Amino acid sequence: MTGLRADGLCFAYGARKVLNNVSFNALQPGKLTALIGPNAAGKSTLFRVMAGLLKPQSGKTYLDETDLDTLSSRKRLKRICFMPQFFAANAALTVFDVVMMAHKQLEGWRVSEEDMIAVARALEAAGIAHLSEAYISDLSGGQSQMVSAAQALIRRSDVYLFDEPTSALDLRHQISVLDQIKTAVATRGAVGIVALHDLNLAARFADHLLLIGNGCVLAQGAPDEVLRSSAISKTYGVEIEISTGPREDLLVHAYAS
Ligand SMILES: Nc1ncnc2c1ncn2[C@@H]1O[C@H](COP(=O)(O)OP(=O)(O)OP(=O)(O)O)[C@@H](O)[C@H]1O
Repeated sequence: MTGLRADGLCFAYGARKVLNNVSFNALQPGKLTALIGPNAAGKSTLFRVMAGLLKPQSGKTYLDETDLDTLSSRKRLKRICFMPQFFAANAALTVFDVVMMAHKQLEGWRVSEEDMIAVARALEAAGIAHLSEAYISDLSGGQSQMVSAAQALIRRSDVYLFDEPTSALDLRHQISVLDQIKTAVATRGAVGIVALHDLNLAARFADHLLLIGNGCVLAQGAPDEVLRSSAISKTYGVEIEISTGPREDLLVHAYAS
């Protein structure tokens, strides 16, 4: 695979222009990109456009050399796995049921012994086996988010798009979910993009950063490069300083400017 790239994506909700000519170079298979940018920058909209849920007014997304708009919605759904920011959770279904539904989504509904084992393993790997029989309506916000991540990761796709998968999680679970995502992307040779507000998590887990502001790509590249660019402070409207932590990791310090 040569990766996922966007070329000139423009999208507006009615008269409200949200994506203004978004282009980025091929994001590599096996690597995790953090999509960063302030509130309302257009991150979720960009995900929905790439997942095929919104049709851009112009521009294209390519996976390898395939224009994603030429795929049937079923094929696109199979190749691109999108975990949205919000999760509807008022059905009378258990955690096991909804992860099974994600697993079988594109394969028909006959459930085999192997499917049962696959779901049990996915819940184990996500650290939520103890919630297997819980109703999704009874979960906390953080637990729902872990279930959502398990639903995405049980699927085998070429591209994984995670919209703020850690926004409701405590520190331990933020690290655990991002570790699972990074490992899945690397071992499956998939393209991974994760929208994050926490720049320290982005610096720690991402191989690549894509900064957007006002619907435009303002910087992209290695975390060190992007985090030290002047575009970061300008885009977020705060002063940002970068230092190196005790484990040689980048630490991001933000101050009101
Ligand atoms: N369905 C919609 N109809 C109209 N406007 C929308 C709709 N969804 C989003 N918008 C607008 O598009 C802009 C970008 O929203 P989007 O959710 O893509 O941003 P974001 O970068 O994901 O934000 P956040 O970090 O706050 O989640 C915002 O101004 C928002 O109000």
